[in-house]
Amino acid sequence: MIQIQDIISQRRKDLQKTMEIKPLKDLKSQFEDISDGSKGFVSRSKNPLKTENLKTRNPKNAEIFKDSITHEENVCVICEYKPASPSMGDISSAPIKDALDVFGESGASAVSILTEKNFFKGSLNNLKSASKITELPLLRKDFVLDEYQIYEAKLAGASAVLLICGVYPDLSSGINLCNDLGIDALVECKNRVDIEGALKAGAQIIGINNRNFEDFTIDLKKTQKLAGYVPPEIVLVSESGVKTPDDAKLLASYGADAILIGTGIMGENNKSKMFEAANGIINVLNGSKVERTSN
Ligand SMILES: O=C(O)c1ccccc1NCC(=O)[C@H](O)[C@H](O)COP(=O)(O)O
Repeated sequence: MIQIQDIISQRRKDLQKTMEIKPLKDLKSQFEDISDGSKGFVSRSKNPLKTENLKTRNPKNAEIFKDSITHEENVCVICEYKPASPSMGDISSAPIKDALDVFGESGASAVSILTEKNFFKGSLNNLKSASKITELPLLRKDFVLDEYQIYEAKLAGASAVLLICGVYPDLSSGINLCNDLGIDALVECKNRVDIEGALKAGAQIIGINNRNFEDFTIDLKKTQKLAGYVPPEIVLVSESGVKTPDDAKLLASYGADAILIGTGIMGENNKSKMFEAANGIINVLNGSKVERTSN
């Protein structure tokens, strides 16, 4: 079985190669070159940055992902473009345009784009393409190990980036950088200690992954166990393992604000079945929001 540490080591090697070809200082100056002050860009930083891409995509970048997955009555859905995974192997050969059509038409609130190439068959190019095709806010989903990947995400058109507790080396500085760049951080936690650390580091969006990274098994009750540690003003995203509308309803009943779904939609073998799967889940979540009870 593939081990999570092997995935992360491989990711580190790939990142080192990328950084040798284009060092961090080049990415930073790419930002500076295209930044002309604050016109058309709202950042939480004193030194706002923007890209042409983002300027046309959305003038107000700060918290657009967070806002898009927060609704008073409905639990929102983040659909993931997921060609393959370590636990399933190949999942889908659907072109990104087809998947984005389905996600948009079925009422997704945001889209997650996997950018890891060896185990998920993802790419940064998919993220760049998606940012030109859809208006939905985009999450860069990857094993983010360095600030380099946060800059990359922003330049590629992402509105949010995944930071995994215990994988990103310094959560606090990662979240601060996200704030400076006007990008949201979805901070993924596996237990109570992770959640407490993430909150201390300033996380505004907490993800609970129902997939165990040791053996890749799914336990939707993980969201139930941990939801009460996420304060009501923080956005809670329950990730992984949703296959049916009933699974989604269960996660909603535990107090999730949003649900992230990959295989349950991408595993369908044509566009209309993908639509049925996505739409069925999204419809059942209308009016399903419940108040989270604190532990
Ligand atoms: O999906 C995997 O097999 C996997 C294995 C090891 C680490 C991460 C993994 N997936 C990343 C994700 O978090 C999921 O792609 C995402 O939550 C969607 O999950 P699903 O709906 O179960 O496809």
